[in-house]
Amino acid sequence: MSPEASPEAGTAPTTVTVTGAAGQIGYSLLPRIASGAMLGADRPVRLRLLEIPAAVGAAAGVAMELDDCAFPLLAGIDVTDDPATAFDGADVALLVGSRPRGKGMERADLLQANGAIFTAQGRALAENAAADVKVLVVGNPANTNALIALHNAPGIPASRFTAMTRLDHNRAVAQLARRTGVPVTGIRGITVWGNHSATQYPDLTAATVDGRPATEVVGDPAWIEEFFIPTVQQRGAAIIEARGASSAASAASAAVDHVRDWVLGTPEGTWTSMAVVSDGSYGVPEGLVSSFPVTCSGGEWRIVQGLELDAGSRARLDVTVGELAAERDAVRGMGLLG
Ligand SMILES: NC(=O)C1=CN([C@@H]2O[C@H](COP(=O)(O)OP(=O)(O)OC[C@H]3O[C@@H](n4cnc5c(N)ncnc54)[C@H](O)[C@@H]3O)[C@@H](O)[C@H]2O)C=CC1
Ligand SMILES: O=C([O-])CC(=O)C(=O)O
Repeated sequence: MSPEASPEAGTAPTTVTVTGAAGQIGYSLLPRIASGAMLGADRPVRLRLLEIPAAVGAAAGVAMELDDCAFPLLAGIDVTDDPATAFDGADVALLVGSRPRGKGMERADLLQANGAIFTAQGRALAENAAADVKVLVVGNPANTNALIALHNAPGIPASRFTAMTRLDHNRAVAQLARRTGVPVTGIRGITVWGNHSATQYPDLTAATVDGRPATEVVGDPAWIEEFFIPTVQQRGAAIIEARGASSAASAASAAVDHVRDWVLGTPEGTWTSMAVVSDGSYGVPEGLVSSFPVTCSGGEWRIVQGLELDAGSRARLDVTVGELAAERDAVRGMGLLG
């Protein structure tokens, strides 16, 4: 399928900053962005790649390969280890680079190590990015890294910071399509709620399969409870087990989907899942970066209102939101929320 044309086609290049550009996701993501898959087939792109000093050489190698693709839409590439340079004029920032959990590292150590990265990047975004920058945090723990970045980016509205649960959403769509034997285009109304972690709640309550309620088409509540939900929750771990490395091509594809929908709009008659700053909807405490059902138009996202949450869904949502609140309290205790 060829990418859609952007409504603002033919204007100045959009500046897209990608951090962690020499990593696995970066390698799958950058050619997709440069080909027009993310922002539209007529939208020129200027790429700014940020890496740590030890990986700048590898990022420069990726830039050489992007040159060698001769992408018609690629207006230029800069490679740097300086966040101020990387975020200069950024219209879209994909924060992929983060510190992986090392041997013997506790969750608190991981939050602390990533806190240092995302406080600095939040500040650099505030000082250098375009006024209406759109930020997608992919690097884990994605929701809490986004929370840290937005708290350290004075002047940028919190609504401009999002975290990625689109991979979880796409995994849920694919599982339901496979079970029901319809193409993925026949699946609508899935929501992933909460944290991008094993506590997330992939919710089929409002989903439809070719216009019919998914729960009726599936006709087997045990499949949903005992197979669908844990499979989606544990899919990241299953990929690591099978591949010996974490999801990269599918994560890159989800990042492209997330930004494309945010910039160009979600399709009519459905929604997607994005982790955004809560306004208190569905009882999620205000200020947490939680995944919700979201529609986008005109470059703005909106949380879908009025969905029913039965007791089972409420309990699952409370668990994942409780984890987000605990992560927030931990990073607040470390002084990372400004
Ligand atoms: N939200 C989601 O759905 C998903 C998130 N992830 C997360 O995405 C992140 C990246 O994954 P991979 O590309 O596979 O990892 P990777 O380890 O292959 O690459 C990460 C890159 O980030 C760079 N980096 C580290 N600190 C940096 C900094 N301060 N500034 C710029 N670059 C920095 C590293 O040098 C490395 O090249 C991981 O945190 C992973 O857990 C992965 C899959 C899905
Ligand atoms: O589980 C991981 O480390 C990578 C990840 O976020 C995912 O695949 O969803």
